[in-house]
Amino acid sequence: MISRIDLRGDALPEGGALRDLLPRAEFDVEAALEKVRPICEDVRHRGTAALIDCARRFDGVEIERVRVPAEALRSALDELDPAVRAALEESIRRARIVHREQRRTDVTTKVVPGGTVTERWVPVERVGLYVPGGLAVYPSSVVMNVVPAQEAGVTGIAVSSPPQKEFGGRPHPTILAACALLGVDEVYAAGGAQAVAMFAYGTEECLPVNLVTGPGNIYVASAKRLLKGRIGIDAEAGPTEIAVLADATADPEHVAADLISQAEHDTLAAAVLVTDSAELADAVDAALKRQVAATKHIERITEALGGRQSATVLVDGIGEGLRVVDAYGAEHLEIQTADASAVAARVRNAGAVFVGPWAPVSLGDYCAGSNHVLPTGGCACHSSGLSVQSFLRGIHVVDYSRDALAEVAHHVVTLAEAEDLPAHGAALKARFDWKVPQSK
Ligand SMILES: NC(=O)c1ccc[n+]([C@@H]2O[C@H](COP(=O)([O-])OP(=O)(O)OC[C@H]3O[C@@H](n4cnc5c(N)ncnc54)[C@H](O)[C@@H]3O)[C@@H](O)[C@H]2O)c1
Ligand SMILES: N[C@H](CO)Cc1c[nH]c[nH+]1
Ligand SMILES: [Zn+2]
Repeated sequence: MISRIDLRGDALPEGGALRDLLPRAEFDVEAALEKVRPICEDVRHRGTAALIDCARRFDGVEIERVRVPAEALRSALDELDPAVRAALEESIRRARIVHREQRRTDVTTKVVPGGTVTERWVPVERVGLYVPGGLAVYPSSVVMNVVPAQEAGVTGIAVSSPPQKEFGGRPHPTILAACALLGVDEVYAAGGAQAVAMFAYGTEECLPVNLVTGPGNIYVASAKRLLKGRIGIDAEAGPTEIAVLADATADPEHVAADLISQAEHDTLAAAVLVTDSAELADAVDAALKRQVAATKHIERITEALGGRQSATVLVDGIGEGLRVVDAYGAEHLEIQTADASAVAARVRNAGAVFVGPWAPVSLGDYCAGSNHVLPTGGCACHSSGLSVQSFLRGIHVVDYSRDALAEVAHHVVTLAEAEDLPAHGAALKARFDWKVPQSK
């Protein structure tokens, strides 16, 4: 069901060479670019008409308008199952506690007497939040997108999620209800790459945004990569990944359940076990066979676990295991070892780390308070999960007096001349009768 890569015996290679030995999907964000480019161009030129065609082609539904009316949001909330509402409210409450604390405060640094630099944190004006809704529906992703945006102080929040055939071409009612619960009233029925293009270029119904965040399948992640620059993005938060670093003390039933839980998302989802215990690997294989047979989405999970992106990696020890998981840079990394906290503290690359037997990824997906929108495809080596910070820009405000400028002017002129950019120096000289003030 899940293949094995045996890295025991020899010394592990460095950096990129080690990464090349590890599992990764065959159809990746780069490969999907050629598929999403024409979709995005179509939306750019034909706006709503292109979105209506995409809904027919990719979601199998006829829609007349893309914007969801306010009344549909209100009635979705009125009709929401009370148990789901209570769970969403708890998820929101915990996410708020964590994200509120992330808000940075402005910092003013006195560089010299009369010279200060302030880093002022300003929220992005208008954001487009993507909420997946293809193979599964994700009201939890409404929470994970909207809460940090609101805590950052963003005022223009728009949400988009695929139109659902069973619900008259609107996003799933639980998604609409979650939006209403959070006070979001601008919601669109568009999915995949076309939704990212709608946010980037704008249409007759939707004004363009400055930043697009949120998780999605390979087409969503690829469109974010394609349109980055025109819009800001959070990270490439594509098909889900779980890596588990485990030793012989781990419970194979827990490890198998957690691997399956994330393989459930997508046939392209990745599940990777890294262990120094061949006995644990065998026991997890047996548990996988049993548990997969009893779960609902057997076909999707079997394809994900059997794909090139998933594997069990055998290593000589937990030190080597740490090198492997760092080279892999998983979206989610569980540490199921003796002294899990100490091992977790040594991890360098992961979207989120889950420590010990009582912190499964599913907890983080819904109710830990952490964010579940996390970098995939190795992007955890350079990008972070969604946070309040994702929605803020730091603006440097430079404030110098005449004396403070005079004191440093000769250095500025020297550097400008060294760079063969004398007009830069002249901009200072102009303020001092075209002379370079002498330092005191
Ligand atoms: N990394 C994260 O933070 C994170 C979090 C949650 C979910 N996810 C991932 O989000 C994804 C959700 O995927 P999903 O499919 O259920 O929903 P989705 O909303 O991401 O994708 C559905 C859309 O994909 C488009 N699409 C489908 N097939 C296409 C094709 N052949 N060509 C072009 N476009 C096509 C359709 O427009 C459809 O509306 C999963 O991969 C899951 O693992 C990631
Ligand atoms: N594991 C997904 C990626 O972090 C998030 C999610 C939402 N619902 C269930 N799971
Ligand atoms: Zn999940």
